[in-house]
Amino acid sequence: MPGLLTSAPPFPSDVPVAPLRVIDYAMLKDGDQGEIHKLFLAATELGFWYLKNHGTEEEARGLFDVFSDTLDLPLSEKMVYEQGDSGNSFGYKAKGKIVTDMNGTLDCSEFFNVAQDDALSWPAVIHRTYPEPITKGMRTVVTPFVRKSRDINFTLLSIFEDKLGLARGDLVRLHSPDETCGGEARCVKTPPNAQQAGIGAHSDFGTLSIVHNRLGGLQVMPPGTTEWLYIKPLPRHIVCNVGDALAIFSGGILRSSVHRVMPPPGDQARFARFSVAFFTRPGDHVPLRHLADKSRIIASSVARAPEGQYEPGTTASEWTSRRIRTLRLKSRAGWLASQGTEHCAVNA
Ligand SMILES: O=C(O)CCC(=O)C(=O)O
Ligand SMILES: [Fe+2]
Repeated sequence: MPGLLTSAPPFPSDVPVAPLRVIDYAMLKDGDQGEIHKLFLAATELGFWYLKNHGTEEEARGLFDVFSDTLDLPLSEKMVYEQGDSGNSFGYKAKGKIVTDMNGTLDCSEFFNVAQDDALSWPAVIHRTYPEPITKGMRTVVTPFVRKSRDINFTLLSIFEDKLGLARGDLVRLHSPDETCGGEARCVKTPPNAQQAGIGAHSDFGTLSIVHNRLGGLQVMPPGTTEWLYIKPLPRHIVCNVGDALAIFSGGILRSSVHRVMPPPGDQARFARFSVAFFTRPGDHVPLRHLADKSRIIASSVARAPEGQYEPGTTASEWTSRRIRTLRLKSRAGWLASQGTEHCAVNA
C-alpha cells in the first residue's frame, strides 16, 4: 500500500528542516492555556505547526487507499472527472495542467479533490459525482475523514477567535453548513524520480489546511527569509497551516506562509509520493475582508498595514477560482495572476 511506505528510506538528516512547533490537540481540547498559547505563537510566527493526538490517523490511512485506487484508474477514466479551466477545484487535476513558476514550468503532480459538501451530504450530490473507488469508500472513509478534519479546524478556529479578541463564533460562523463552500479533501501524487516541482510556491487559498505526509518534499519559506526548509514528516503528526482567508480575516496577525512540494529528498526521491490533505474554506459568498469592526486587536493590526491590504474585494469562491483558473493559463501572466496574499505583504 503506497500510503504506508514502510519500505521507503528514512528522511535524510542533512537537509534544512523547518522548526515547526508541536501542538497537542488533546491538550487544546482540555483548554490547556500553555498549549493554546503555543498554538497562537505557531500561527502568528510561521503559520505552520505539527498537531499530535488528533485522532484522524485511521481515517487518513483509509483515505490513502481510496485515493491510490482512484489515481490508479486509467487516465481516460480519470479525465472524465477533470476539473476543467473554469476555476473549479473539485474532481481530477491531471499532470502538467498548472504552472509552478514564473517561467511557466508545468507541474508533475496529479490530484483528486472531493468536495466537503459532497462528502457531508452523501449520497445527495451537491457539486459533482466521483469515480467508483471514492463512492465505494465515501460512507466508511471519506465522510468520516472530512467530518473529523473539519471538527479539528473548527476547534482551532474557536481558539483563534478568543486569541484575536473576537466573540465566540465570529470565525466559525463564516463556515456555515447552510452555505456551499470550497472545502475539500485532496490526494496529491507525484511520480518517482521527479525532476520538477509537484506543486509550485503558493499560499493556501482558504482558512486552515491539514496535510498527512509519509515522504518528504513539502517545503516552507519562513516569512522574511528566502530559504526553503523541508517539513519533515513525523509519524502520527499532521501538518496544519493557515491559509489566505484566515490571514485576511485576522488582518495579517495569522500568517499564510508560502510553501511548495518538491521531489522527496535523498533516497526517498526514488518513490512515488502521496499526500492526503484537507482544506477548510469559508462559505462561497463570504466576503474576504478583515474583521476589524469586531476586534480591537485586529483593528490595530489593520491600521498599521497599507490601505486596503486585507480587503481584496472578492468573495471566498471568487478568490479560489481566480487562483486556480489563472494557474491553468500555463503562462508567466497566469503565474503572476494566480498569486495570493503571500505576495502582497500580508506576511511583511
Ligand atoms: O503534498 C503536500 O505535502 C502539500 C500539498 C499542498 O500544499 C496543497 O495541496 O496545497
Ligand atoms: Fe498548499
